[in-house]
Amino acid sequence: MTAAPGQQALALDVRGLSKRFGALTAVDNVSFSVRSGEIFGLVGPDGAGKTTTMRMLASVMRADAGAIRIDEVDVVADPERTKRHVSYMPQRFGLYDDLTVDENIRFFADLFDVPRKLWQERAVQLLTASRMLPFRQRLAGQLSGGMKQKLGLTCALVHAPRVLLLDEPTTGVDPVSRREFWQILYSLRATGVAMVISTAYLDEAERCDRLALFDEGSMMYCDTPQQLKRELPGAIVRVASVRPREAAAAIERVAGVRGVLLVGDGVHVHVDDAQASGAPLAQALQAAGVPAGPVERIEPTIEDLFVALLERKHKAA
Ligand SMILES: Nc1ncnc2c1ncn2[C@@H]1O[C@H](COP(=O)(O)OP(=O)(O)OP(=O)(O)O)[C@@H](O)[C@H]1O
Repeated sequence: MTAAPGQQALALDVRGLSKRFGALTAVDNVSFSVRSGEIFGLVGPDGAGKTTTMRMLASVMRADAGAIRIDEVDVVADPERTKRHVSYMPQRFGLYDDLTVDENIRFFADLFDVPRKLWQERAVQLLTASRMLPFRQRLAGQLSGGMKQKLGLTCALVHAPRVLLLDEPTTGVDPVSRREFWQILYSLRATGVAMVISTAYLDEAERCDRLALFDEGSMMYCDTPQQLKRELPGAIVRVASVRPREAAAAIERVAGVRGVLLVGDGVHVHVDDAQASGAPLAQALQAAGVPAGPVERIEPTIEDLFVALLERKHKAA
């Protein structure tokens, strides 16, 4: 799935980006670059600085320090030249509820002087991909949450940007619409669009070509999901249980356990050594009378990794 980012031209280059709000450093000396045809994910806890970074990239907020170049053009010095090539879909995209789907698309096309024939062609293509074609005459205010987001994406794409900035575009969207949304991102990737996407869903983080983990304004790690998983010290084991909270309480103090993450149907346990911890974990669960399946070693998920990396940072602080 992963494109080979090294072979594509640099679309976005960010160096030493910083932003303060009074005493708070919301974004602290962040640097990264994104190539054409690359999906670059921003993940991290609430308040980590993802939206502020995105706003600076979109030129809707001024950076206190740092440089942003899009297609070799300095965004800060020449925002007008880069505006046409960038599209920003904020968390609350400004659709007009009292306009139809088509009228919204037309509004955004007119903002960028896209010729009628061209935007209509693009609209059909994008609405087909998101299965929205039957709803062209529906008022935006009467669309479901997922449909609104897909319309927002269509509007953001109608002027064929080379760089697309998406701030949590699928939050609250149903799984089917999320999958369709990602299919559109993949087809954009194939046409060379560079994308920066922040997401609260770590399954979506796995789909990105590269990921940046933000915490307290800093970019702590940045790499492919596969490479990031190799950063995890120790191993992850999974224990299925219908009472995950009790399972977690029973095992969190077992020797060799670094952390426990609740998942829907049990717990993921971060341990020093998967083999050595099998028996003590099973004994602790049995002693506490918690029904549980066998202890199985699994590949870490991105969520396991981020929880472990953030824990390590906060313990070291
Ligand atoms: N306009 C502002 N004025 C003052 N503080 C702000 C402003 N915008 C953001 N902040 C603060 O900057 C920090 C980073 O916020 P930001 O919205 O960028 O984080 P985030 O990672 O996008 O989190 P979330 O997912 O909750 O939006 C937070 O502590 C936030 O309260």
